Amino acid sequence: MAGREIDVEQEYVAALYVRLDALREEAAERLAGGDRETAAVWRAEVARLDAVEQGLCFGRLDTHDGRRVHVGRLSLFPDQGGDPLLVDWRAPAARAFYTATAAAPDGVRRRRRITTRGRTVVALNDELLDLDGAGDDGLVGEAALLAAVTAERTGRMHDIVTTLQAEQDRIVRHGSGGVLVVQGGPGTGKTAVALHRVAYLLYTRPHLRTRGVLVVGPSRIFLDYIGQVLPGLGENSVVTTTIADLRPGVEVSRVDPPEVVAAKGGAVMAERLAAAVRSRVQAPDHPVDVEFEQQVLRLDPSDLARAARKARRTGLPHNQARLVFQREVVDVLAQRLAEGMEAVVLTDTGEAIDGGDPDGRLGAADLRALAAAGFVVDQDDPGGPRTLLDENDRAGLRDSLLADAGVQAALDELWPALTPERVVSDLLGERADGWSAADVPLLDEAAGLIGSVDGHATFGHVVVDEAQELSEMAWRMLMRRCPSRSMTVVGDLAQTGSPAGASSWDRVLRPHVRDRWRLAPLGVNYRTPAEIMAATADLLAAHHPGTPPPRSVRSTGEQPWRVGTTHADLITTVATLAAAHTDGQLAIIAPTAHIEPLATALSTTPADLTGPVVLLTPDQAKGLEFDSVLIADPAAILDAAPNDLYVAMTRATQRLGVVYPGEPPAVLAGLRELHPDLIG
Ligand SMILES: Nc1ncnc2c1ncn2[C@@H]1O[C@H](COP(=O)(O)OP(=O)(O)OP(=O)(O)O)[C@@H](O)[C@H]1O
Repeated sequence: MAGREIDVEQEYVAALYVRLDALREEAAERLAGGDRETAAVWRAEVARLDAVEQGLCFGRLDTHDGRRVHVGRLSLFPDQGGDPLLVDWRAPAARAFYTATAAAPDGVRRRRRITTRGRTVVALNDELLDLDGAGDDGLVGEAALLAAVTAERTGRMHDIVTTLQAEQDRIVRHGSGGVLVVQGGPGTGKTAVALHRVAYLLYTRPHLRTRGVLVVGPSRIFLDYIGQVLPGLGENSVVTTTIADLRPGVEVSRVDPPEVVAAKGGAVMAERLAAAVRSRVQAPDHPVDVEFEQQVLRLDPSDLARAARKARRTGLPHNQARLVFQREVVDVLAQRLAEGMEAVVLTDTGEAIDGGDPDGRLGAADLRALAAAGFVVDQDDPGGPRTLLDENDRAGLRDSLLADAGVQAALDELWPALTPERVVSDLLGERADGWSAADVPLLDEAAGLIGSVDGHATFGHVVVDEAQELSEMAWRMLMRRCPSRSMTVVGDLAQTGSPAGASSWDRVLRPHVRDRWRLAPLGVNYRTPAEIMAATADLLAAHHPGTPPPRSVRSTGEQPWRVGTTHADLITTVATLAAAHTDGQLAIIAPTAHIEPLATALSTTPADLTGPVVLLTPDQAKGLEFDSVLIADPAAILDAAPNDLYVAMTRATQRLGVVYPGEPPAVLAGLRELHPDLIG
């Protein structure tokens, strides 16, 4: 590339930074000088402008009609207005940067990739679409792509805005209505695509900023791993969480065995919880006596049944319907009380007033007694006072009844106020010495049934990553948070590890959206080299016959290997291999039982992504990637969940080794065997 071209581009890029700095200064001034109301807006603007500092401009399109469009992380306009100096990658004018090929150039003559370090242009890479040919594999900007996918990993995911591929771009820009399911094998960019889609939707549908976007990931480690991507794309307003953390105030401190996870995850639990809540309402077949101010008021079964029916008919959740039930019962009690009062007011000769003469009129003594008891009787009423209490009196009575501890206790007995915790622990019959992750959707379901609104924020769009892991109960929990059912669901059914996870997208989604979901497949693996994917072929064929593995975008020439050891020597063998490792970040993926001894042997903290050697269970490794991966005891992983071994094997961008005690699992027999003597 001619040096002069770089100089021209450098000049242009420098001017973009001048404009960016001016905008930043202005935003900072407004933030400093503004009132509290506008402060949040300007603070967000400062953050947005700061986020685009690295790689502000990364591309240029030259069109056949002589236009030049610089593409970058946001749009910049000249001070005085006019054509944009820089077009946001999400804007329609930038789209051809991702989709134009020699076969379908879309008016583009040249696509230029601009690589910058800090504010300096360090390289240009041009594709002439009328000359180059797009390559048989349809990859866009192959050189830049390969440089990106072979780069050493840092333990944090980065955005792929400069090298997003056409099949990925289509998903990023897909309309937001309904549920979009992105199904693809390991390393096909599902996570990356989902996050870029969030940025795209927030850009094109600003109302989502107020309605909110929720991103659900499989673990806190994973959320940490992807945590920089959206801020790097200028989006700071997205809520990220795991299913276990989605209900505030619930601390997960227990791990359930697999069969319990499976049982708790089934949709039948929703019915059981609903039945449990319903059963808390008593329907006695005998009269219930309620004491109020030393009087006994009787409630007949039919009174109670009628009140319960009325309350249920409202369709309100348990705790709200309870208020309706109470009102109905208190009405009955007030009636009884009024009847009682009419019967117990005494005349001044000590006789009880019982409603007066047969013709319904009260005598003078009766009227005096009533006045003394506080009842105002209209003596001019020709019909006489058939009802002694007016509406105000009755309302007063109802209030006194409701405020009475004895009455409340009786009402609570009949229709108790419930908490989600109480409902779930009663149903599970477990001592509540802590909750497991599988309990969280149950608590949330119970909260919905009883109408407890704590922690029930809703969102305009929900993204679910590693969505194959979600149980039916977890889906119900998510759907409650997404009334619009606008969702991006990304996952791989061949990677399902949870015993309560999905084996069919249709089965998990249909109950909630019927056929309002679309499948968007991804088929190219950008992470795992061909050699490693070939090593997973037997495993994939054994457990998912007919599922094609994703096509690797590159090969490294490095064959995965296996090495045998004994159970007694497993930990030291792994530690020795780890110590000898020098190429980039190494992940050791081992079953839970080996984590502690390995952490001691390697002097490392489990699940810490920042070190050169990262120690993880297969579950924790979900969604992550490393330069090298060493799997310890694959048979144990396979035993627990065959898909977990597939997940573990597909985490490496460069090298894979397997250490097995005893015999190697049959599905790994084809791996090149490393002689134990080769180990230090
Ligand atoms: N277009 C692209 N340009 C550069 N890198 C890419 C591209 N697409 C994907 N990658 C890289 O490939 C790797 C895998 O992507 P990602 O983690 O999104 O895959 P995934 O489908 O979610 O994988 P898994 O199912 O195994 O978790 C990441 O490092 C990502 O940055």
